[in-house]
Amino acid sequence: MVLNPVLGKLVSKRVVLASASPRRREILTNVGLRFEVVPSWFKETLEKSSFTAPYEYAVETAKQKALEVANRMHVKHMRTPDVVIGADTIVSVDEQILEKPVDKQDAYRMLSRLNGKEHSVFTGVAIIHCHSKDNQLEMEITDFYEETKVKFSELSEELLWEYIDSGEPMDKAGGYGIQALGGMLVEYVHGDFLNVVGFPLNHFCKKLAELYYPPSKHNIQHKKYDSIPSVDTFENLSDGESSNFTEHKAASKLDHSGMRSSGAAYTSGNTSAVRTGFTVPLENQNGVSQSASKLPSKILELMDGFRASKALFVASKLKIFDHLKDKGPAKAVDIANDVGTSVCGTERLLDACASLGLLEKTPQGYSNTDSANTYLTSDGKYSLHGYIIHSNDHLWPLFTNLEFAVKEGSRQNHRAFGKKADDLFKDYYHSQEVNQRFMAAMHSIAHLTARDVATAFDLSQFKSACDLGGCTGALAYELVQVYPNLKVTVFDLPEVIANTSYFQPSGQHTAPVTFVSGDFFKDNLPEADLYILSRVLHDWPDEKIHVLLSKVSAVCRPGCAILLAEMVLDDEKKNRSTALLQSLNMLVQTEGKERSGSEYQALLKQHGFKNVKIRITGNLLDVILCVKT
Ligand SMILES: Cc1cn([C@H]2C[C@H](O)[C@@H](COP(=O)(O)OP(=O)(O)OP(=O)(O)O)O2)c(=O)[nH]c1=O
Repeated sequence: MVLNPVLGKLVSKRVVLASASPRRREILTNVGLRFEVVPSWFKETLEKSSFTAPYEYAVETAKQKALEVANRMHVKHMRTPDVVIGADTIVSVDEQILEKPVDKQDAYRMLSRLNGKEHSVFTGVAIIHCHSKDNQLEMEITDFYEETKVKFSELSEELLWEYIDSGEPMDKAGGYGIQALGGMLVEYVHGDFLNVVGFPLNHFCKKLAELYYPPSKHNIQHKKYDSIPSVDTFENLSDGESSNFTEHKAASKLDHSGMRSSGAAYTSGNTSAVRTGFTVPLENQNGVSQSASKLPSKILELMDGFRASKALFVASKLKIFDHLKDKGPAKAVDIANDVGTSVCGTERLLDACASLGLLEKTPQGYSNTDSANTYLTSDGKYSLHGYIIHSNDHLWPLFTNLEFAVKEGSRQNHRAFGKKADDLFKDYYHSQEVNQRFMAAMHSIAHLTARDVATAFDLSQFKSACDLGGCTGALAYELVQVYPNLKVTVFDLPEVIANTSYFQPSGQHTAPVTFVSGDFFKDNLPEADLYILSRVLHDWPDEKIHVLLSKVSAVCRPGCAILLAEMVLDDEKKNRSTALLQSLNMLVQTEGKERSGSEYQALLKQHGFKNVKIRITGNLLDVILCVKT
């Protein structure tokens, strides 16, 4: 029996579940769906750093799993399936993607990261409708994702290991199974529980409803051009409505921009609204009905991007996240009074921040989300406050001149700040305030990336390191923690070294880090086994890099090494939008750029650094190591 008329649409079709997951099979069997299971052979090895958001990775993997099965079944002359369903579940914490653990240590690493915190579980789903025409396989792909927030209690080491020893974590994303023993670890779940178990059944049914029951003309005729026909429930749909998939399939192809836009799904907090993937009839000025394809959601999101950035910047500047850390939950009127802003403006800003997932809004008032507490308050270890203020005060004015930068091919400091600095960093050092702001920004990013940079390679063979342009010493302190036998010299301009004391960590690890002032283009470099250049080469054009690398090469003895930390672009420069946007960022303010792995290899090779190893860390900085032979 099929209770749901939407699933009833699949009864006469050959449906294939492209998944080996027993949980997915169970969820779909329980609602009466009849299907075959053909596990996908697609290896889950897509480059995570090439996706701007974790859910994009899950959706793409789900799609590739389903495509592999659809193609294989077609090629093998088995009867081509009508519908192939693929899914991929991932756990995301602190912008990192966790999949299934490879061993117990890996499970421990994952569970420790989730311990006491909220994380997101994303399941990406792809529904492929297949048609065989002249022995050619034609496919219509619909994809979407669902997000569920899960919070773990504070768990003891003993409990974690007991859970790992149960064997349950091994075949599950994030190393836990909420449906069994893992349920004991969980404090709360916001969103679809089945989504965590591996399949967002509710969203799947809504998506089928969109595909098989698109909005009737009557429903949409009165809507304005920019309205979004939505399917919020599927329960009241009946088989009596005349529609079927093939009549409407055209709309799930390309939108006007050429971006494939089928099945875009928006999930915010616990409520999800689904945008239809179908052609919406509209009336033009002459009252003649015409067709417009589905809203170009990606483009609309990009058009809004600057508003969202600015809302974050202003909330950070007003220190709203600091305020809520101490006093939340709080009402808009109280926050406005304390911060000294208008009530109506503050309320809108707070609502926008809540809708962006930066704040939580409850009847008690506004409070910080876990990630706002970690990253947006100004005093946390991983605070990005410094970089956000730098983005608002320095990068924003530069980016408003991007058009000139592109036309002229050069930086725009003179237009943004009314003066032309001969030297890139002179801009920062003309005032103590700007200098400290810049250092705080660099400190934020260095802190966030330091552990991944320090551990990308085993550096235990080196006894001394020199971090050229090491700024506040954030990476240096991380290195001496990871490698207790290492001594690190931070070498930077006198204006920087003069201000480093503010950023010193308290504790016993300060001794192996020393600060030396100098200009790495002009002065002698301190002696070391390992020379580090983190976010330095991207500031400069090739000619200047050659000056610097030849100096490093001259003092680098055989057996010594150079370590670069940069965003490494893929060789075709097409995949990693964070890095490609960073390259635009370098255009507006420097003479440098982001480079690909082979470009760095070529630069290093010219200075005797061969056998270059590159690690893509998944963090903001990747690492390149080369030992001099
Ligand atoms: C977080 C969580 C995940 N999981 C499971 C769901 C998925 O089966 C698995 C994530 O791995 P997936 O790669 O999504 O799926 P799979 O390898 O099991 O199957 P296939 O690749 O063939 O589709 O983790 C749970 O069962 N419970 C949980 O609480």
